[in-house]
Amino acid sequence: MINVAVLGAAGRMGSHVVQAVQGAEDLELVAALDTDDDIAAATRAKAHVAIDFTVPDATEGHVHALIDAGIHAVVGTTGWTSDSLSRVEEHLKERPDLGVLIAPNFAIGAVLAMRFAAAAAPYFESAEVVELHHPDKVDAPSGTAIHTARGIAAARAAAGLGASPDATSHDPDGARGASVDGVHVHAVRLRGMVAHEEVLFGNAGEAFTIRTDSFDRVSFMPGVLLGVREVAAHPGLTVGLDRYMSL
Ligand SMILES: NC(=O)C1=CN([C@@H]2O[C@H](COP(=O)(O)OP(=O)(O)OC[C@H]3O[C@@H](n4cnc5c(N)ncnc54)[C@H](OP(=O)(O)O)[C@@H]3O)[C@@H](O)[C@H]2O)C=CC1
Ligand SMILES: O=C(O)C1=N[C@H](C(=O)O)C[C@H](O)C1
Repeated sequence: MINVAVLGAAGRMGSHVVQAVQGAEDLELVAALDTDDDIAAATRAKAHVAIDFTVPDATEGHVHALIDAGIHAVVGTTGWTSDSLSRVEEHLKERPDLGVLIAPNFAIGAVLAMRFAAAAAPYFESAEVVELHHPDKVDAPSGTAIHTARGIAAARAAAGLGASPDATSHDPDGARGASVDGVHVHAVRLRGMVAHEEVLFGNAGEAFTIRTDSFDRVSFMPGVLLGVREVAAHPGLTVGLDRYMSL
């Protein structure tokens, strides 16, 4: 039996995660914590693994506290930078027995979309990312879109491709979106949406589109449970659920 604590348990994702853990025969929910709770409650409850779906400002602090407490971490919260990831990697050297999984997206379609986008990237002159989310989301662009764009940029660089062609010289209102490692990313916030992404590729005379849609937060739950079951077998820092899958 794996003892599980959920951080952000009252949130949109956290409340689904609580139900998913309660419904899994091999997992025991030992703590459901939210804003005003002390993370030390996870230690007192003898949690083996903690799942974090909180806010970008709090998640790194949670991971460091969990490492200090000897608890494996499965993190879905966004806002991670290369600096914050490096700090976690460094901290984990003190606890080589612990695993931390930080996954920008736990939905199988999104995990595949990120991998397929990186695979397609060397073969197209142009690439852009459009993400669409519910209007209550606090961060933009989405963590998934940032990870997707970075994967595309790395694959393009490895293939010796330069920037996508773009003659724009007048864009006073930022209509071309954010640039993530040189890849343009556009964020839509629309009532009715949950979590969606399109990756657009273009060559002369053709286009290739990868699209993933999470219509319901239940779509993230199999990936979260996979992370909880596997994290102890993957010591160190892992970024992306694909690293736990045979892809
Ligand atoms: N990786 C993935 O597959 C997915 C990732 N996400 C990401 O997960 C995160 C949460 O999303 P979502 O559930 O929609 O957001 P919500 O705002 O619905 O949930 C966040 C919860 O965390 C609580 N919280 C805030 N600060 C703390 C803290 N310091 N300690 C404990 N709890 C805290 C909030 O409480 P309060 O409201 O009182 O502040 C709230 O209950 C976001 O970063 C989002 O991008 C979302 C979906 C899928
Ligand atoms: O806030 C959300 O809802 C989501 N956040 C994650 C992200 O920023 O990529 C994952 C998914 O897109 C849903």
